[in-house]
Amino acid sequence: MSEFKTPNTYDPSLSASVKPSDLLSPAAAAAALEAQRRASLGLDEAPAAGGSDSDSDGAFDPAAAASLDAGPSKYVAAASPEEPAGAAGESARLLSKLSALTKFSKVQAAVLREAYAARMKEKDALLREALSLLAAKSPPPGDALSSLAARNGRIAAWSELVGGGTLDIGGVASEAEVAALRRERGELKGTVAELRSAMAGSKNPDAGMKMKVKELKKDVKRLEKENAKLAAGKGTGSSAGSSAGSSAGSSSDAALAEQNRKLAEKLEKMRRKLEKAEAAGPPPPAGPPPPGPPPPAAGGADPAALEEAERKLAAVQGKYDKLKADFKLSQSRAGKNQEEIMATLGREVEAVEKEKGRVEEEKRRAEEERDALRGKLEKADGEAARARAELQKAREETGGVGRMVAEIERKSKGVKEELRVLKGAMEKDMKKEMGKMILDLGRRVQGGVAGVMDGVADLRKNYELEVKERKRLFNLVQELRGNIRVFCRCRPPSKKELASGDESSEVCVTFPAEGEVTMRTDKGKEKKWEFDQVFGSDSTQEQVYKEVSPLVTSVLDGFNVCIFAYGQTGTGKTFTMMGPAESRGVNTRALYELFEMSDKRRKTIEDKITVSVLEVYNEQIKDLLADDVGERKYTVREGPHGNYVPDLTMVNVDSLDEVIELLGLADQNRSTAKTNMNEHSSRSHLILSCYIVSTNKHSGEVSRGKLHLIDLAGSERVGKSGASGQALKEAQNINKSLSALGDVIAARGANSGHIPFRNSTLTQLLQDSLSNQSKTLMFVCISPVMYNSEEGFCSLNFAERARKVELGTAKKNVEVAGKK
Ligand SMILES: Nc1ncnc2c1ncn2[C@@H]1O[C@H](COP(=O)(O)OP(=O)(O)OP(=O)(O)O)[C@@H](O)[C@H]1O
Repeated sequence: MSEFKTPNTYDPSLSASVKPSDLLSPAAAAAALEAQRRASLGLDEAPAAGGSDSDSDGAFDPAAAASLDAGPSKYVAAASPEEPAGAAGESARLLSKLSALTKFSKVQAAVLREAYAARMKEKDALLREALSLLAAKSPPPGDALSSLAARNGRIAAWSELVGGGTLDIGGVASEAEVAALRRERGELKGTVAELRSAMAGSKNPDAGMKMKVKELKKDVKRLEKENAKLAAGKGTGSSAGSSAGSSAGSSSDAALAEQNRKLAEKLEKMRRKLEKAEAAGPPPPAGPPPPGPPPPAAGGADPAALEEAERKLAAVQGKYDKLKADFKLSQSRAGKNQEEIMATLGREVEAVEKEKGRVEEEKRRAEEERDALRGKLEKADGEAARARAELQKAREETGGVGRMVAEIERKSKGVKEELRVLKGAMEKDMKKEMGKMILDLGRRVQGGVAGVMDGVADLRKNYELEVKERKRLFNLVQELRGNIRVFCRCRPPSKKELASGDESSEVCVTFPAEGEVTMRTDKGKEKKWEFDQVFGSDSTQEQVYKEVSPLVTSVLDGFNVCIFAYGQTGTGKTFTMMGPAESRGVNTRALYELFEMSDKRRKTIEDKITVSVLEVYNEQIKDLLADDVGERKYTVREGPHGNYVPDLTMVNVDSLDEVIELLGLADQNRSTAKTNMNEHSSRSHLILSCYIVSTNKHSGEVSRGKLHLIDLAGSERVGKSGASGQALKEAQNINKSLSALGDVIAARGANSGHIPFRNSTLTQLLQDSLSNQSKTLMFVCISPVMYNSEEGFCSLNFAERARKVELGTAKKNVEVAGKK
């Protein structure tokens, strides 16, 4: 007999000591694994190892699989509520889970190792049995055959499980592996069939053995079906397991558990069958061999069959080796998966740690903020408490103040009411008293005012009387002295001057007091003059004539009166003497008054009034009422009644209208020329003379009065007027006559023995008026503006000198009819 050698991996010493009852069934292994896992997670107590008989039907338990399938997240979700919340709790849970999984993996590996070792032992035992049978070349007894079949069934179950991917933790099992196992199983079947055939050939099987063989056949068929099912499921389950296994360790755990469970069930089933077969005892003693083919050669089985069995054994050994290698690979992949799970979990732990750190930092900040807020809150509480206290205090005070205010208001109301009553009473009394007082005061005031008014009236009356008296006395003195009276009149600024805005058109004349006038020049020279009358720019023709009137009316008493206007061109001489038609001057008013007075005394005195109008132009006399004006030459002669102009036209007039008519005629005949100073300026002296012979009808007294109204030519400076040629000659003659007038006045003022009347026609004509038998009034006319101030100064100085001339007391020219 050749020595039968097992493959290298086979160790008979190992499997010799192993009994089938020592084997840890897959169900027991799975149960133990689950129990350890649950215990490590603290879920519940581990179930009893090996499970119950009810599990032996091989049905799949979804609840058991789901409990493992849930994966790590389920463990987290199932964490105890006492576990710390938040990131710390999460971290703790993950660490706990990791630890549990680590433990579970170790347990799982240990269980698998045990199961694997048990399976190897069983396989060794089976092989030893098969070898001994083959070596004996005798048909095994019926129970041995049953045991062999049972063991073969267990191997087949293991093969199915392995081929179905039970150990395919990392998704390594494939269709090829399944096919290989299937082949192995088929081969084993072949071996069994051969053995059965050998046994049938050498012995006559009894009916019990036949039945067991039949049952084994049934088992084999059923297992084949299951195997086919698993093989079919493997195709899909493998790929699904591959993706699931690579993505998550939880699905691998569940599959492993499920496969373990199934394996355990099948192992258990096979074990029971084997035990049953063993308990049935050895087959009955063999009878006479049945007729049939000759039995094998004496001393053992057919060598060919032995050879065949050895070949099959080698094949099985090969399958065994491959299965072992696959198992190692599965273990390795399971370890790799475990590493991946660990790495993933490590990363998760790291991330969770980071998150934990961040959350802790946030928590720290939050706590700081919370502390700060708490501090603020406490502070605010303190402030609120203080505020409440203050408020309370304020309320109390306010209450006190409020009461005080209310009291004050109440008292105030009372006082107000009292005041109102008092005020009403007072007002009533005051009204009464005031009424009385006002009445009394009114009466007193009225009396006072009346008294004052009376006083004022008296004063004014007295003043006026005083003024009149003073004037009368002054006039009396003047008359006695025979002084030339001087009235000053200032014209208003012309429209042109007003519009100029020029400094030269500035008004330079003032009237500080009655009879006073001041003037200043553009060189800063200023002087005040005093005259008998001063008429300002706003004076009227009436006001002026009113002062002249007494002088005029004296003519009717037989006095010689001479009124002449002197002044620069354009200062208002003609305006004052003649005046425009709407505002008659002295001439017209004087004649009007003379006619009026004459008319009034007509019953007693018969007045004969004649007028003449002449002009002195270039020292020549022109009779302005003559028919041949300018053709005749007139001279001044001395007559019994003073100087006169022979052949001068004398016109008797009875009314003012006749006089006005004559003046119109004279005006037409008057020589005029335009100058730069005044385009209407008269270039000659105009003399309107009025002769009045008054005869008293009762007494026969005859008086001869003579009135000369003279509008002198302008006294402008030649250079300033810009005159030349004829105008220059006019100016020179005008100046000559005025100079002569000045000389006469100066001589009279100086009481000179010689009065130069003959120096000019003008002075010759005025000799009567400038002698002691005449009353003489001089109007000095001035311009108000600065431009004419130099001429104004000259005129005013000239008038000032004239005013000092004492002509002596005027005498009436009176004679009684028939007497001289
Ligand atoms: N008191 C016054 N009120 C209003 N206008 C006046 C007055 N005096 C003079 N005028 C006006 O001034 C202008 C010059 O006056 P007026 O002709 O009388 O001057 P004059 O001295 O006579 O001049 P001349 O020497 O050239 O004859 C006139 O237009 C006149 O109407």
